[in-house]
Amino acid sequence: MALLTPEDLKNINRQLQEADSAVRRVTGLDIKGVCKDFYGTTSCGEKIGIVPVTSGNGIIGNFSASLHAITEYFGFDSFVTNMPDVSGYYEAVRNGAQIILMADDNTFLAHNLKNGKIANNQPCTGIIYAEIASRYLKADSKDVLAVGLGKVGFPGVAHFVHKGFRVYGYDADRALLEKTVFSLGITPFDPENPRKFSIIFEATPCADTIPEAALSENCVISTPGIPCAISRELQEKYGVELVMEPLGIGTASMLYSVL
Ligand SMILES: NC(=O)C1=CN([C@@H]2O[C@H](COP(=O)(O)OP(=O)(O)OC[C@H]3O[C@@H](n4cnc5c(N)ncnc54)[C@H](O)[C@@H]3O)[C@@H](O)[C@H]2O)C=CC1
Ligand SMILES: NCCC[C@@H](N)C(=O)NCCCC[C@H](N)C(=O)O
Repeated sequence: MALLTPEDLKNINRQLQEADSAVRRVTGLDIKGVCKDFYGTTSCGEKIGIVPVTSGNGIIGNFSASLHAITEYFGFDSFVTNMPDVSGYYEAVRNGAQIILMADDNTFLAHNLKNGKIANNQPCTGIIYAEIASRYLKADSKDVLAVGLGKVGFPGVAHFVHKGFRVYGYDADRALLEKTVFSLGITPFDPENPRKFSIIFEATPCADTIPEAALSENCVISTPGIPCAISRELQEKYGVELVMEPLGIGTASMLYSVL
C-alpha cells in the first residue's frame, strides 16, 4: 500500500480549506454537510483519542498531528496520546476517548467505543469521494470515468453503481478490471479510444492517469489518489473542479460513519 509521507501532510489546514471550497462549489455543501447528509449522523463534539502506532514502517511525521488538526476542524474534541501502541490505546480510554483513531501500515480505523461501530479508511474514502462527485451540480450525464479499482477505488465504483451511475472503469491491472466489470457490471474504458466525461473519479498511486481526451470543460475530478491525477496545466486549461486532499475528507467520512 502506498504510504503517506510527512510532505503530503504539510499545511493540512490549508489543504482542507481548499478542498472544502472545492466541495462547496461541486455539491453546494461543505465536507461536513455532505457527510452529515449522506450518513444521517451529526457530531456532538465527541472526544477522540488519536493513538500513534510504531509497527511496520513506524510513525509517519505529521500523521497524528494532522489527525488532531482535522478532527478539531470538523468540531470534535481530540487529543494525541503521549504513548504509542497498546500503552497509547490504554491512555486514550483512560482519558475518556469515545472514538479511537489509529493506523498501522495496512489499516487505518475509527472505532466508536460507545456504540461499537468501526470504520476502515479505504472504503470510507472511496465512498465519500464518489458521493461528492455524484452530487456534481453541473454534471451533464450520469456517466462516470473511474480510474483505479483497488481498495479505495472499488468501493467508490460500487457506490456509483448503487446510485444508478454508468461507470466506465479502467485499471492497469487487467485481471482486476475484468473482475470489476464482472462483479459490478461496469463498462471497461479504453484509454486508446477515449471519450469525454463531466464526472471523473481516480484512486491510484500514480500521477497523470487521466487522459486529456477524457476531460470535458468544467468537469469534476474527485480523486483521493496521491499524487495528482492531472497536471495543473490541464486543470487550468479545462477549468477542472479538483477535489483532492490527502487525509481529511476520508477521515471525516470514517468519523461520521461511526457516530
Ligand atoms: N486521500 C486520501 O484520504 C486517501 C488516499 N489514498 C491513496 O489512494 C490511492 C489508492 O489507494 P489504494 O486503493 O489503497 O491502493 P491499491 O493499490 O489498492 O489500488 C490502486 C489501484 O490503482 C491501479 N493503478 C496503478 N497505476 C495505475 C495507472 N497508471 N492507471 C490505472 N490504474 C493504475 C493499481 O493497479 C491498483 O489496482 C493511493 O495513492 C493511496 O495513497 C488512500 C486512502 C486515503
Ligand atoms: N490517506 C489516508 C490513508 C493513509 C494510508 N495510505 C497510510 O499511509 N497509512 C499508513 C499510516 C501509518 C501511521 C503511523 N502508524 C502513525 O501512527 O504515525
